[in-house]
Amino acid sequence: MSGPRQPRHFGLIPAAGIGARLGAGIPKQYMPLAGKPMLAHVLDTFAATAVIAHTFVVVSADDGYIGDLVAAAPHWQGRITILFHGGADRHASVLNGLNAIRTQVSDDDWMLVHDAARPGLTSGLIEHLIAALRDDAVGGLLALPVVDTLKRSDQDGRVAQTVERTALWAAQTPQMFRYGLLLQALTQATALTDEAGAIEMLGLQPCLVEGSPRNFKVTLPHDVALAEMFLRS
Ligand SMILES: Nc1ccn([C@@H]2O[C@H](COP(=O)(O)OP(=O)(O)OP(=O)(O)O)[C@@H](O)[C@H]2O)c(=O)n1
Ligand SMILES: C[C@](O)(CO)[C@H](O)COP(=O)(O)O
Repeated sequence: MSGPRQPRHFGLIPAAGIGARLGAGIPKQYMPLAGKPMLAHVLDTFAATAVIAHTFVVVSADDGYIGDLVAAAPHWQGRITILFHGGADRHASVLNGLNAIRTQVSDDDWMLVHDAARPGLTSGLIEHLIAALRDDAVGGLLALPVVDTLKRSDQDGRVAQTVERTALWAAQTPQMFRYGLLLQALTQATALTDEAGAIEMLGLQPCLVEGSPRNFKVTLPHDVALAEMFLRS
């Protein structure tokens, strides 16, 4: 007799942004880094991570780039599904993606939501997050403890205050929550900058799991050289 069904783990990659802050001339998730597009690094990692049952990628409805990436990646066959359901912001793209896969996942399956803009993620970090949250009642996220002294500026660009850094963390992704809880949270929440914020609005406390500096988000022009350094290491 088989035991209770084990929850599966799915990737959900919001990749429908335009990379305005980077100003690369193309959506930043498609800019080449260390020999292949930024998004291809992320999808190669998820496709190669055996514990991930399948990965869904949310791109904009008029995305004209993803086809070339898929054509160049036969190893994604059966591991990656593209969803042309990008929304006006990250929150909408993730929510649209969750709604689009409703018939393919169960409420107690885990969703690992990861930015296409964090190409330095490794299979080891994914496995570390899953192991840390295996029996967690809420879920959680990769994050880094803040080590710099933090200042809040005034309107003149001068220090208004020093922000106490004790117990402060910088959120990364993946952010990992059960499908049913995450769908409920994102449906009810106003647009937030991360999934954990929507879970917190339900009165729950996501678990913080230490990530890695290599898993930083490529956002500004100076991030490109740093990302290439990590990706070539
Ligand atoms: N409407 C949007 C906006 C963002 N994202 C995704 O959310 C992730 C993190 O967002 P961010 O780093 O802000 O990417 P962009 O929105 O593209 O960057 P910018 O704000 O500079 O335009 C990225 O993988 C991006 O593609 C998305 O799927 N849908
Ligand atoms: C989700 C996130 O990467 C956690 O730090 C961040 O909130 C995304 O912010 P963005 O402005 O959408 O890049």
